[in-house]
Amino acid sequence: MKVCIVGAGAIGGHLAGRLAQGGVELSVLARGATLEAIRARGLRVLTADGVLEARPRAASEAAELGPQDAVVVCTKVPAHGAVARAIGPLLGPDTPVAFVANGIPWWYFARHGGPEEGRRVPEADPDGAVWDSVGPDRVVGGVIYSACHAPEPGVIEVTSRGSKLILGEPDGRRSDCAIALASAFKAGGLPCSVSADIRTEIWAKLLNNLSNGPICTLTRRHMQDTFRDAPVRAAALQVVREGMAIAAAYGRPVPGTAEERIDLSAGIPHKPSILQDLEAGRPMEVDALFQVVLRLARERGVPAPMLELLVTMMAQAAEAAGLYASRAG
Ligand SMILES: NC(=O)C1=CN([C@@H]2O[C@H](COP(=O)(O)OP(=O)(O)OC[C@H]3O[C@@H](n4cnc5c(N)ncnc54)[C@H](OP(=O)(O)O)[C@@H]3O)[C@@H](O)[C@H]2O)C=CC1
Ligand SMILES: CC(C)(CO)C(=O)C(=O)O
Repeated sequence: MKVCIVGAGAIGGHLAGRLAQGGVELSVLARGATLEAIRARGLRVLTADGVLEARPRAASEAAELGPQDAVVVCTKVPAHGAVARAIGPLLGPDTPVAFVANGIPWWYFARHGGPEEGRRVPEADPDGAVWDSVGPDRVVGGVIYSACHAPEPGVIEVTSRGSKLILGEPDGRRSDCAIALASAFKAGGLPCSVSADIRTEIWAKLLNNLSNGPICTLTRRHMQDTFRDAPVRAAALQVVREGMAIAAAYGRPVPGTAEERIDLSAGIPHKPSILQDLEAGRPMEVDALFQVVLRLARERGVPAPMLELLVTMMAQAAEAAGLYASRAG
């Protein structure tokens, strides 16, 4: 199976390491220092179970890599438009494109049925470039549980134990291509399932981001330290409950308790990726992960006062740093 990972940062690097371990014919579309590092030294993924080494083919231009059996996009959401415009040469007539990202994805209302079918998500795809270039027909959703960072280009450290990836077709079908891709990840030691309800999985994971992203961006500390203080934990619990009410209002009640969600974060000494972006001076995913949820809440009349306060403060921090993605361009 020929698979190309697009964006070999924290998550893309980890997933590339898994696919290489599982024996796929792997290539990566990368750029800058990451591309140079992979070409020179390959990828190194440091996990609790050992080090994964990979020597994928690496290129900055999709035309150098050619059509693939599957493409897995692992950039931050604000980069999806540029990626969508660049990956045409990777796509054969039936190549699926998995988008592994946090947040409400650009395709959320596609292949969905009902009166909202085909609604766009402007926070994730402001100019419609992803919808127009990739299109919802070949998309596979991806939800990743794995706390990662890249201490240097080409090197990825995984700080969580028990990473897992959930794939899912927007229409809930267990397609051959999603199953084949899941098998490739499993062969590399990453638990990976194909969900018949990827939207509930998206909301479930988003509850973690909603509660740890804004708060850790404000504390500037990793999740384990941040959630040690009872008032912080109480605020985070309220955010999860508000997020659960919003998900339920969109027909996707998330099972489990708010406490379980916070415990998932509180056990990991990891700085959420949005805080990593603030510290590294990279555009922050404020709109695609957070503002979109507030808009959806307003549309259904679901109160979310704690989420609104925390997201507003985080947006101010992003703006003050010149890293508010949609306004930074
Ligand atoms: N990090 C984590 O622990 C987790 C992150 N996520 C989510 O996963 C997604 C990816 O996050 P993460 O891996 O942290 O992000 P990173 O910033 O670590 O990696 C993104 C990579 O994509 C590259 N990239 C951006 N644009 C392009 C392009 N046009 N062509 C080629 N490469 C490109 C970046 O290169 P450059 O460095 O040059 O910008 C970078 O190497 C996000 O949606 C995030 O919210 C989900 C779970 C956990
Ligand atoms: C913190 C974590 C691992 C889970 O919410 C995450 O998704 C991120 O860093 O973006």
